[in-house]
Amino acid sequence: MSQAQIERVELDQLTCWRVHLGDAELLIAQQGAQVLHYQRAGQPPLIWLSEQAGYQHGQSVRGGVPVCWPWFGDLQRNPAALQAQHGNPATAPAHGGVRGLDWQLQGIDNLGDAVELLFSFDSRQHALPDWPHAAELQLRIRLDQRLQLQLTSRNLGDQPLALSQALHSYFAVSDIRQVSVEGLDGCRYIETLEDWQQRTQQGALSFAGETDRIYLDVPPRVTLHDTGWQRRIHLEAQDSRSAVLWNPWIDKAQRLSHFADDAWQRMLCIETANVWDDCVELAPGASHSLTLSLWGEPA
Ligand SMILES: O=P(O)(O)OC[C@H]1O[C@H](O)[C@H](O)[C@@H](O)[C@@H]1O
Repeated sequence: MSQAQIERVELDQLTCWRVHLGDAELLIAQQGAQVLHYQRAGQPPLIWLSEQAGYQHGQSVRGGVPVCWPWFGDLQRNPAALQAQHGNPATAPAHGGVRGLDWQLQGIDNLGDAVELLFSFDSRQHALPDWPHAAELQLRIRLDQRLQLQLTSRNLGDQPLALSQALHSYFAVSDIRQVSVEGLDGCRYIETLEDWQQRTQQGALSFAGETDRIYLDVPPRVTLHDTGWQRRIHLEAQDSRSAVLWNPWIDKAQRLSHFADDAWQRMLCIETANVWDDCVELAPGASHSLTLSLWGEPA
């Protein structure tokens, strides 16, 4: 395989990196270290990017793989230890804020049959409002036959640090009504749309309405089976035992920013996470890495 080709491109206000390696194309925004696009020749995209996406400073791009950190979702739904670290949980932005901030590009390693990009965010250099803690976050993005994302948090303070987080992947699907998610059978889940009740998944998960669930005790491999495109996308995770499954369906789609009214049909979020009773607690000096590897195959 020839070496990767890497070019810097500007999309409206955002600096991005476009990578070609073999039959793969990857696009990453430096803001938020957000993967925006991932596709292999001859296949539909694996990752969905909204056709109405905006590329503006301070705003997460709709689609791709936003990084949610140092908390996931509404801080007030997070464990007390996370809320206690924040000066004003009621005003805390959803998903923690680093998705809309500029990260540093630490380096690009062109390894021949693989390419790696390393991005970092340091809260000592870029303080998060009402979150007075010293921590470093890195996202290592490796492209080879698969796409691998490794999110590493390091506690640089002198007190324990509690975190929740997710790689909020938006997958591209032929039609949400023609897909199912395998690997969740028997898992506990929190049904956030029914008073956050705890339930148990029976069989594969398919979709017939708005879905917003936190799955727990998730096994290392989960598979998105798309009968419309005759494709399986495998997600293999390390050091994550929770996942958020989300599709807004018809009504919520109309309230979302940068999201076409009918786009719910073409996407599904499977968010590889550390949330709920799977949050991370870091002793001073300690670090934690969540790793997600994904690839498609004909099905
Ligand atoms: O609109 P955003 O802040 O990007 O959040 C998008 C979605 O993220 C997660 O999947 C949550 O579980 C959803 O409740 C939320 O609507």
